[in-house]
Amino acid sequence: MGKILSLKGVNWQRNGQTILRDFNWEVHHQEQWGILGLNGSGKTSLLNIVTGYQFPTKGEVIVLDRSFGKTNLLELRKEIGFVSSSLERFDSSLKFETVEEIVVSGKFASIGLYEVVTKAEWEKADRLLDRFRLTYLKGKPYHLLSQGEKRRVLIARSLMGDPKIMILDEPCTGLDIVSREEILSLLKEIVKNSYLLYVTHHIEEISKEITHILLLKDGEIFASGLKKEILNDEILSQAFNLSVKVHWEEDRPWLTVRNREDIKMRS
Ligand SMILES: Nc1ncnc2c1ncn2[C@@H]1O[C@H](COP(=O)(O)OP(=O)(O)OP(=O)(O)O)[C@@H](O)[C@H]1O
Repeated sequence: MGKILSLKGVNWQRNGQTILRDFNWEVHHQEQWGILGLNGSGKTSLLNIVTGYQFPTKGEVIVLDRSFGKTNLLELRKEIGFVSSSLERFDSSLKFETVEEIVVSGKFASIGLYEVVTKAEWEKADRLLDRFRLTYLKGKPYHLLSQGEKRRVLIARSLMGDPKIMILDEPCTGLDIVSREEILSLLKEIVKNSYLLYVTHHIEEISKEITHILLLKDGEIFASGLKKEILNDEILSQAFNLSVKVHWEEDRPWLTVRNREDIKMRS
């Protein structure tokens, strides 16, 4: 396979406002990307373009070697796993589904289970539960799980279809430190078979599996490249309009704010 992902000259406008401006970005083999940027910088809009839910006003999008406009997006989407905390809006309709039913439903891209499941599919769901240390939850109704458990189940679910690209959109939002670390520990498993796009506001979630960073600011790519070259004091301070310092510990970045006066100026 050639390109995992390629955006050339991509612009996206809505109601006369340019939301994404001149995006040029390529994802190659062996690369796992973290996507960072302040609220409103364009992260969700970018994911909507990449998954074909929005069409760029201008420019070219290629995903998994397939050019948008010339490919069947429904087929392509089967190769993209997507987990976002917003998926939890389905919670209220999932009163009775068990954990394993939720996981196996990932095969059919449905949230409930409406199709006949083969023995091989149940076995695969079991293997995923095992890989993500969720077997202890088998038989339990999904709606009774903790937020952290739900996220892990949704990630396992999205791997039922063996996606080539896995998008995690702020998967740790609202989780405590233990649940967050549990989610991060799954990345090692995910990158074995999928290319990861990991969206977050929190630098410390950029774990060692992530090799590259795309940093957005005001609807533009502010910086992109190798993680160690992008995550430094100067680039992040400029991107956030806030004086920050990056500390590396155990090959993982952490951020402190240097000048609280900057925060006062912003509020
Ligand atoms: N469908 C739309 N119509 C009009 N404006 C939109 C639309 N979608 C997004 N926007 C605007 O585009 C900008 C970027 O929004 P987007 O949701 O992509 O940012 P984000 O980086 O994901 O933000 P957050 O971190 O808060 O989720 C915002 O100003 C938003 O109001």
